Amino acid sequence: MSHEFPKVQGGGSLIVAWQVKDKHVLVVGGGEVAAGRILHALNADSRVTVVCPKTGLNDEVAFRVAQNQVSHIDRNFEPCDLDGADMVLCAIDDPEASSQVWKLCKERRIPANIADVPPECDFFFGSVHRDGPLQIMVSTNGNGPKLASIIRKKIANTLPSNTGAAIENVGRLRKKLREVAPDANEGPKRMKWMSGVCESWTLEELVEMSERDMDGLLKFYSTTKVPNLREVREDSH
Ligand SMILES: C[C@@]1(CC(=O)O)c2cc3[nH]c(cc4nc(cc5[nH]c(cc(n2)[C@H]1CCC(=O)O)[C@@](C)(CC(=O)O)[C@@H]5CCC(=O)O)C(CC(=O)O)=C4CCC(=O)O)c(CCC(=O)O)c3CC(=O)O
Ligand SMILES: NC(=O)C1=CN([C@@H]2O[C@H](COP(=O)(O)OP(=O)(O)OC[C@H]3O[C@@H](n4cnc5c(N)ncnc54)[C@H](O)[C@@H]3O)[C@@H](O)[C@H]2O)C=CC1
Repeated sequence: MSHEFPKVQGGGSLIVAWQVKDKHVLVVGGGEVAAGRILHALNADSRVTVVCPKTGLNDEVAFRVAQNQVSHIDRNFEPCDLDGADMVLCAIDDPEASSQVWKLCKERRIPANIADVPPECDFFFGSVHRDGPLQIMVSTNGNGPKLASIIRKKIANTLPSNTGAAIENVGRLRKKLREVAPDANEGPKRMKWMSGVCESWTLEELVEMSERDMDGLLKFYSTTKVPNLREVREDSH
């Protein structure tokens, strides 16, 4: 029997979608690498503070400071900057200061990423494709960051341009389904029907699906039938 189970392949990372909404992310440094970290952190709805002398800010970081998208501390890093931080992203060109940031983070058990120093990272960044609610991250686990970027672009090019919109509609449909069938005991039935819709509808149909189509489609749920878009529209005429 055991040979049917997936084989363990050690040496990977635990790839998860870490929820940092409203958490405090401290970014140390304000150069090009910091600018990338800041965008990732803002895209995840976290509260970002950048500590870096004003003269060191690149155009993008200076723009986000001016727009109040991030808070700014205009000086070099001080240990007190870690107070209240839930995560630290360090991207500075000073290896000694970097190591100090890492040590302090470990004393305080704050998850941290020190750019350029893989052994001083609780997690690595990856190359990310974003389309609405869809995020695809490619990691080469430290072996080839540039290659990660090339592979990410290859993957993104295979996807239809409206994938994000299809996913948004599926999210709406799932929410409506739980309103129509809120019973906790119906979990398996709900999930089976929802999987059926995702399997039988094309991405294009999911993009086209209006609120009215969703309501029409949901009428079939009690019968467990999964109609196609044409049947839904004919039924509601
Ligand atoms: C371990 C890791 C830790 C971390 O930073 O989290 C790390 C470490 C290092 N990167 C270095 C170099 C470069 N990094 C990039 C670019 C990216 N680096 C990213 C992630 C990671 N970089 C993590 C592993 C990710 C993985 O393996 O999959 C990406 C994916 C995400 C992001 O940073 O947001 C982003 C691409 C985003 C995109 O384009 O989509 C480029 C290319 C460029 O700048 O265009 C180069 C030069 C070319 C090259 O080396 O490939 C060096 C210096 C090596 C040296 O001195 O020679 C180290 C240190 C070391 O390797 O020891
Ligand atoms: N993805 C990755 O892992 C990559 C990492 N790197 C590395 O990341 C680091 C940063 O790269 P860049 O952004 O290009 O450098 P940069 O030189 O553009 O920026 C460095 C920033 O750090 C600030 N700084 C320096 N000491 C500081 C301190 N003690 N406290 C606060 N701010 C401080 C400077 O004012 C400046 O804003 C470098 O070590 C670089 O080698 C570079 C490319 C890719």
